[in-house]
Amino acid sequence: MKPTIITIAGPSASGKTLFAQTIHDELIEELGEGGISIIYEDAYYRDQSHLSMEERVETNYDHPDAFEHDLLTEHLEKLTNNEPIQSPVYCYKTHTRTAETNAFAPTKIILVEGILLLSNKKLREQFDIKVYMDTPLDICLIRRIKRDIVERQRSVESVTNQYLETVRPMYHQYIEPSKAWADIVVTRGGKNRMAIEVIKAKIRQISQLPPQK
Ligand SMILES: Nc1ncnc2c1ncn2[C@@H]1O[C@H](COP(=O)(O)OP(=O)(O)O)[C@@H](O)[C@H]1O
Ligand SMILES: O=c1ccn([C@@H]2O[C@H](COP(=O)(O)O)[C@@H](O)[C@H]2O)c(=O)[nH]1
Repeated sequence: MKPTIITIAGPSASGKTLFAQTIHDELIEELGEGGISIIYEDAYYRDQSHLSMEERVETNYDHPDAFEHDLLTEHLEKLTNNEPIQSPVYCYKTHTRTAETNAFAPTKIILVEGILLLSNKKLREQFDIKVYMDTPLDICLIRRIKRDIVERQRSVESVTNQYLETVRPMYHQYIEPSKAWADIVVTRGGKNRMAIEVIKAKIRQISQLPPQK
């Protein structure tokens, strides 16, 4: 059976990871091994090992050119043909790829999450279901400050400077317009229980599992 690819796109800190992880964790037992997995667009940030740290800090990480979308397209094509891939591993602290790769086997359901997935035509054509997380940008900023300080070793100043310089302008230029391609728009963030249940019910139907009572 050909895998079903579900994309979860939307602004940084809108709740994409939490949403995808919750769906994955709540279905993994029912779907079993080979049932469901997650691919992160962030893993496909370009390798910057040839640049100095000062140069890496200057990169616009919210522009489509920051990603190797062609490699992600190629990998999704392979997975669709039930072939395994070696996914890159990205480090937010060093702003580049690590030496390792992750072996990734095709699963029946593949969730792909990231900020610019709906802005790329070739990627869009590979998605069977397109979800957009429409969390207000001020809420995203508050959540990003809290998350990046704890999880990505950032300061309030670095997060807010980056927000003004690239995150907000690129949101208006690329991310918000890409919402028009979505099949389902989710409000409020990664804890929207009804939205989680709707996607889970669709996945159960695709996977031919009995609907939950
Ligand atoms: N509905 C919500 N209520 C409270 N916190 C949330 C909600 N959705 C997401 N978060 C939190 O906001 C932060 C950013 O969410 P995350 O899933 O990492 O966003 P993204 O993957 O879109 O960048 C995380 O700390 C997450 O736990
Ligand atoms: O080296 C990096 C790479 C990315 N970023 C920021 O990450 C977000 C995308 O990740 P989310 O998990 O969706 O928040 C993007 O807005 C980049 O600005 C970074 O700061 N440094």
